[in-house]
Amino acid sequence: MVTKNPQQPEVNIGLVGHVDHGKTTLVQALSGSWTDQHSEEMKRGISIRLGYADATFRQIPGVDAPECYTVEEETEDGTETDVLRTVSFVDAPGHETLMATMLSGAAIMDGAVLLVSATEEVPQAQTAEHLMALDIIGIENIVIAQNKVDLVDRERAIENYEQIQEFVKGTVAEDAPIVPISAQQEVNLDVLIEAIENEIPTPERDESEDSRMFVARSFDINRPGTTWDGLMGGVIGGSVVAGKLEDGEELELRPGREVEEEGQTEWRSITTEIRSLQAGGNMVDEVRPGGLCGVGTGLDPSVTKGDALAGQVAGKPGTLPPTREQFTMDVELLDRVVGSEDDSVDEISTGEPLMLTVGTATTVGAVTSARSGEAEVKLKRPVCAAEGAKIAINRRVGARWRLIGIGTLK
Ligand SMILES: Nc1nc2c(ncn2[C@@H]2O[C@H](COP(=O)(O)OP(=O)(O)OP(=O)(O)O)[C@@H](O)[C@H]2O)c(=O)[nH]1
Repeated sequence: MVTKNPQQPEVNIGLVGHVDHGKTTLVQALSGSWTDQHSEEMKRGISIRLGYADATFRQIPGVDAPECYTVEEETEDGTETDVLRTVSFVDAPGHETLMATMLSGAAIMDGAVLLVSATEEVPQAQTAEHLMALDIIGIENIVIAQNKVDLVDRERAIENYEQIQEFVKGTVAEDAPIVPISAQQEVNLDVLIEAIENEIPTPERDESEDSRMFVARSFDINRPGTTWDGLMGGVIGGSVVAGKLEDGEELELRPGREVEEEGQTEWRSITTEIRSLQAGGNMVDEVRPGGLCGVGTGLDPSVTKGDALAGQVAGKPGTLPPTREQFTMDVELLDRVVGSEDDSVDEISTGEPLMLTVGTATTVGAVTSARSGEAEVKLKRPVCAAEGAKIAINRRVGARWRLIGIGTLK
């Protein structure tokens, strides 16, 4: 088993699917390194926040596919293995009330593994909802893992396999390979890795692009379990999605924070410097897209405490998209509310509250004007987003927020 990964991952692969279908078990089987945060969550049974784990896929010389793919560490006698690549798994919660967390995870996924349990009818509610989310956010490189095949007989496994084929017809996952596995018994994981290698390539990255980091977490340096040699400031965690961050550089965060002056409140971006960088479990000089990174800043820890900066965007000062307290978006509604049989989606109406996910930010907005195919919203908390950004639109249906469509920022 891979325990500590010395390399920065080059690609983020989302693990999505219905609750209890085995995402956490699979990611554990594929890697050994977990954040402290995650083990806490596992104890509680659900992943409240996104979990990350890195795995290194190695190729053993002289062995043909699919056996050549393995997540074993080099043997003690030093048998040589070639690293295929290092990937980071983003474990998105399957619990229905945590859809917003799944959606903010989707903002940093380069591809996804959709987990489906062979022991249940297909599709379960979040299987359908997560697949729809991948579709609208534009994640096209997908592998389907048919998990828990150790719990069913051959006949049931085939029947379930056919249900999956039927379910993905006409969706973004129509041509995705379906790999039967047992995450718990570690059966067929080599074939799954091979499918991931074939279907989810590392996207081309342009290092000269303006740097962008989506902030998913922020904390104070005194958080137990974090070791930041000599660092005094607050820490932000998340993913670089474009360009690269370098130690010592200046960094701007938007929307920043709300300041009050003479009775008026206003959002002002925050500027700081990068004092240390962590990726793949190591201190590094620079971070490129792929995996989760931690950035030690010069900020007062009270500013970063308790995920206060989660959902913000960081980059070189002066290059970030604008902060928006309101915006107009083109709206494309789904035909029906995902996961329910008969709820058709009504047009968006003026005055109604919507929950919007833009990048890793989730905010509630009130619709100030709605026309067919377009809506104008005023946000409770502003977001930093560029024109053309994709927005996941959720409406309150009964007791929870349901995904009803996709917006494009105008
Ligand atoms: N028999 C068997 N059990 C499995 C397999 N994969 C997962 N399980 C079990 O299924 C249960 C749920 O697995 P998890 O990995 O926690 O599911 P999850 O998808 O991560 O759930 P959330 O993170 O809460 O969305 C656990 O009890 C696992 O031990 C498998 O391949 N075979």
